[in-house]
Amino acid sequence: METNGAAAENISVSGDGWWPDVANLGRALESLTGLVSGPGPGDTELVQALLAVSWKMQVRSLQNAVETAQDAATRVQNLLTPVAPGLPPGPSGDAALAMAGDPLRFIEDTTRQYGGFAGFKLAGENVVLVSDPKLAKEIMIDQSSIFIKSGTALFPGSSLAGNGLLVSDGDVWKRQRRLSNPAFRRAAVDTYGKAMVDLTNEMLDSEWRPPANRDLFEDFKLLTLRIVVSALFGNSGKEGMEEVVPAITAAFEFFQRRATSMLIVPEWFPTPDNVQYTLSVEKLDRAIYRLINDRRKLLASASKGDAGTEGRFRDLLTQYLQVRDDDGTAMDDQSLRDELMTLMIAGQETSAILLSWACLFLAQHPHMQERIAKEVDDVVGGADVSSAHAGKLKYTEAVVLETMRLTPPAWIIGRCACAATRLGGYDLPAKTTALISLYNLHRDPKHWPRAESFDPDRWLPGGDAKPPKDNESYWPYGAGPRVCIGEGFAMMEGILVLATIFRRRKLAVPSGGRIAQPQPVITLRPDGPVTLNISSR
Ligand code: HEM
Repeated sequence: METNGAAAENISVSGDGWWPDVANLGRALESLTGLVSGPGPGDTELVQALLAVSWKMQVRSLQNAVETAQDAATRVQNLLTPVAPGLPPGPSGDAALAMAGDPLRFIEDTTRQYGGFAGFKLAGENVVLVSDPKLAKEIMIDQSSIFIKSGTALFPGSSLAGNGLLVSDGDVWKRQRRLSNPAFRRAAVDTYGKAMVDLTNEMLDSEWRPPANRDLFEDFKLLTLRIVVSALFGNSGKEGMEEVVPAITAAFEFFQRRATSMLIVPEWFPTPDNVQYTLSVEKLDRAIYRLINDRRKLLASASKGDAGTEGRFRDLLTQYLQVRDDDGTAMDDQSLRDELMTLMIAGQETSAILLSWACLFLAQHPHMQERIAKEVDDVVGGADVSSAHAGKLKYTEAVVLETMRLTPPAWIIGRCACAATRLGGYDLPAKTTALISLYNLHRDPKHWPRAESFDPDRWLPGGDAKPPKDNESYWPYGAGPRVCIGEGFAMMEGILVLATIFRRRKLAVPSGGRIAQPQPVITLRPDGPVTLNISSR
């Protein structure tokens, strides 16, 4: 029979997320059962009972039970958890409960008290919290072969993303990255600019027809999904959009519920939610495999002499189908599927969050909206906004950069040391997790004058921020070999979408409206609707 600790551990690792509130629940239950009932009932029964209870009761009531045990559990853990040798100084005890309660506050308090390199236990794991720019760089670049993704599993839902770029490591990752890079070169990204502008204009002419009050986060989730689907599949994506968009939206919603829920039921367990999710993924898989097969046939007929067919497709799918490894092998269907799915996931939510925060900042600073509109007039004149203009829309770009400084969509980057290593003067044991807090780094007054102010001008010539490429306190897209492959795509999208919006619309916070605050789950998303009033320019 397992120990109570192992049973609780089962709960905490049975989902494939890393997020500490899940682990927190396992730990708290462990402490709770240990405190309340000593050795207690058989552990298998304990796990079954907890799972059964969790479906029937609201998760919230379970959370209440955990919170009741919180103080006692923390006290006991503080006494029992040894400080790991080799870690820099940091909060004592296990930080799981504090981290689950209010992660931003915990990391801010920890950094304030212990500086840019702090060590602690998190759900039993050794963790270092890093917001020192040099150490962040060392982890992401100089020691990138030691600090890997495996073990941190930043992304829940491997069944959706498979073994795609975002989560793979080692040779699998190396090959996929090599094969993916060409599709994200500048020239390739330029070809997606038209869809970015056209789809934004479609939104402005329909849901955003003034006067209207809209939840921008919801609208941007759909817009960025349509943009990435169009970049991946071109026109056939448009045809398949009806099938792909609702299925992936359902899968995303599932993960959203998971990321904000206290208890993760394993995906294989047939809860109504899990069944619905599985059906969505199956539907999505069918649609993606059909798009792959159809395109393969078309490309084959092109190579047999149907001149012109090949040239019609300039989307990511075609690039992936045509790319060959050094030994001449192409991507197999499973890798292709995983990569396409990964790009849909990685490219959608982060961009939707960026656009939502940018519009919220701008709604609070109307004169900045005017500056964007004027810049677009000056640069674009009467023409359509296009990728050719993106590099010249410097103020709009500064708004994007400043938004990602204050509210980085990827607010924390996780790595796990695959071997013992030396960092910042400490000998970290193998399996230490490093959490690089971009949120802290980007707001540190040591590196940023007026750190808490939204001030795009700091990025313009004469401003006090170094350009992003030379700025070691600014890593919204990460750095080193695992740097975001979609950085160019995301910058182009952010600039073109904002330029298209503010050329035609004004945004304002409705009177008495609530301003959404950052909610740190896997990404730094708004904690509620981003409702803004839309009027004509
Ligand atoms: C504002 C938008 C975006 C932000 C802030 C962002 C941020 C990031 C960050 C910080 C990483 C590195 C994670 C780590 O080191 O653990 C990353 C990786 C990645 N991003 Fe993005 N991203 C954005 C948009 C996109 C888009 C549009 C795509 C694709 C269309 C994309 C695809 C990826 C992929 C595939 C990876 C994994 C790369 C690898 O490990 O080789 N991202 N992103």
